[in-house]
Amino acid sequence: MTSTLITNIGELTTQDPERRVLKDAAVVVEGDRIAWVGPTSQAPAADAQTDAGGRAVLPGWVDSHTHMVFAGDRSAEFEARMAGESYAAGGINVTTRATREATDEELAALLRSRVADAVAGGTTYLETKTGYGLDVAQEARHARIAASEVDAVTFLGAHLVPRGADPQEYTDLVCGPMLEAALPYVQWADVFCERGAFTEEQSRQVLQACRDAGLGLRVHGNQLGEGPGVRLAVELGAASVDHVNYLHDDDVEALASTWSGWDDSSPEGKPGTVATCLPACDLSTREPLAPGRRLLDAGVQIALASNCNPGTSYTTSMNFCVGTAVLQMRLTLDEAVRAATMGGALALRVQHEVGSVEVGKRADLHVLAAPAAIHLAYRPGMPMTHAVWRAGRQVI
Ligand SMILES: N=CN[C@@H](CCC(=O)O)C(=O)O
Ligand SMILES: [Zn+2]
Repeated sequence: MTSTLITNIGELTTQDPERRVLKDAAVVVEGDRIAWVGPTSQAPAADAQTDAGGRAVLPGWVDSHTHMVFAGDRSAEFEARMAGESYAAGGINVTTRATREATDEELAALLRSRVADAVAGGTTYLETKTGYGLDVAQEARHARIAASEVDAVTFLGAHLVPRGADPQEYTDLVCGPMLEAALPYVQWADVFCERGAFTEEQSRQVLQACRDAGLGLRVHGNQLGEGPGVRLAVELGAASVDHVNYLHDDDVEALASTWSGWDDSSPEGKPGTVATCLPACDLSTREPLAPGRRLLDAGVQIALASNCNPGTSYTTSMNFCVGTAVLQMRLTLDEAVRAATMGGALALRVQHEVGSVEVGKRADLHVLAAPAAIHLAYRPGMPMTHAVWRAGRQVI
């Protein structure tokens, strides 16, 4: 197995609880794994060597929430929103129509180019969802296409009741034939539990059926108003509840209670329900930014994700999400970077595989075009990704 020594790292954010940030550091990559981490002065020899030039290095971003299997354009809807319209779930129908018309090859090419954009911005582990198919054949097709391009796939047949369908009949379809058809391609299930989408009862029915089929659970909840999403996610032991813009104190307490036995400094044991904040979406929908500060202060583990989709967040830029979290959500740089790496890994239950630069983990590295990670917020919008290593290979 070939090894490469990366030396002269000005600032290395490891996320290893023992030594979170190292100055003048080095990393050895062997095959697809991290083999050694420490000071440059003590670095071992390797087959090859590369100089990071004093730049900052982070774990690759873990983007735990995207909807990237889609065709079509909703820029007019966005423009109307910027002129004062509010976001409504019904826009999903527009994308569903366009996506159903795209061939397998077209959809796969669109997805591949979005994944390539994400990787070019430092993302090395990616989740994506179905949810623009909304019938049995289309949901299975989107799941199959997604499975060949991303690391984790979520079944979101319960994204919207398609126009003209009876809500209960559609929910039964999601829990039966649609789930069965998508199952070979997915690890996760999700439901849009919100006014205009699925009620608490329908959401519970979907999540229970998916759990019985062996899928891990996540929930879109509390995006457009307070509601049952967070409660349901906690009740059913979901790995994450995403959006979380409108939270009652009881919701924050319920989320915190899922983390009460979990020790951040020795992150073993079963993680609780991660609250995933989606700042690019909040800006695009003009919703209040998710209360990341309040959640962290209460002891909740949070993730930051792009929520790349054509309706509410047409970006894969995790650099932008992290910068915004620092500038607007009052997270420290360290907290924001952690949420976009370990936070995402916890939300996808891959915290032992990715999300930090530690010996034995997948060698996913993001070399910034800056000497320190704070430049992500200090110089917002500037091109900050210098190089990316994914599973031990330099891909950018
Ligand atoms: N909120 C639900 N689903 C997506 C938006 C889908 C759309 O409008 O196309 C989201 O996460 O924001
Ligand atoms: Zn979403």
